[in-house]
Amino acid sequence: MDLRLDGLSVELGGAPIVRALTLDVPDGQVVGLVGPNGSGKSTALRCVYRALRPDAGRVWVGTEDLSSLSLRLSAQRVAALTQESGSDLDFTVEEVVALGRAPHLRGNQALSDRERALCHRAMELLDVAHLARRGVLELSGGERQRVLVARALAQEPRVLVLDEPTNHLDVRHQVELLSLVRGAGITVLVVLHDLNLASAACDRIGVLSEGALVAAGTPGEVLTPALLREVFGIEASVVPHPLTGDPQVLYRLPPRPGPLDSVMSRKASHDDQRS
Ligand SMILES: Nc1ncnc2c1ncn2[C@@H]1O[C@H](COP(=O)(O)OP(=O)(O)OP(=O)(O)O)[C@@H](O)[C@H]1O
Repeated sequence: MDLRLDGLSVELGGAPIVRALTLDVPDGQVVGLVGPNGSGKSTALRCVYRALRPDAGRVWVGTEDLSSLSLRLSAQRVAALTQESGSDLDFTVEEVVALGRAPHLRGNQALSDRERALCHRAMELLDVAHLARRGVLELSGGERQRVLVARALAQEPRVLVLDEPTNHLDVRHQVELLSLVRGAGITVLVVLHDLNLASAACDRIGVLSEGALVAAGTPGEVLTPALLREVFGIEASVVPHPLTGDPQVLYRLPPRPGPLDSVMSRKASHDDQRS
């Protein structure tokens, strides 16, 4: 097992946010973490990239307990793309990608030729090489997101942790990013909201609800209408993708509620009745 979340529990503001979460990511596999807003996905990931110390439990990378490693060694093992990553970096694209090498360098050591080539390759893979000299703050949200993934790949981590990496990306770049991640041979734990992308990209999926793991397995085992109803509170059909067989979720909206003003007046009279 390459990455193991081993009984992680986190309390924040006196409330349990992650409850005894155990989840394995086998070597070279992509495991998705899905769940409703506020179910604790980002909090669990923060424990993996050591932005947060769990109240109980451990994170293992191979046979190493991450908390026993220096932050520098941890950063050689685990690269993360987070919701907060790089939002305030006043650097050029190539400088940001080169920062991925920081955990491997000492002091002001310059990049070797191999490292420079590696950074360039990462920029090419993420389709940002043409932006190398641009400042990251002047990029679009999606371009910046791709730069940050290039930085994470340049880090040559054993484990890659991604928190909603497809945020801001157009569909082409969503598909490209996930196929790249899947083909990179790295062990990946990824939070995704798009269940169909999760189904296509992940070997296994874990489902969090109110901080607890309520299901884990292959996409076919996990993505069922019953689970979607129970965990997400939605009615949906699940059908096999016509070409790949991956389960795909077809959402059904409830019947049209009517014009907005009638919805608002119905809500007002409902509120009146309750008060
Ligand atoms: N510092 C904090 N203090 C108190 N509560 C917090 C803190 N940080 C997060 N929370 C709460 O923990 C819960 C889980 O948050 P988290 O960001 O892990 O959820 P998530 O599943 O990633 O949600 P989303 O899908 O909306 O990104 C939320 O209810 C959030 O309000």
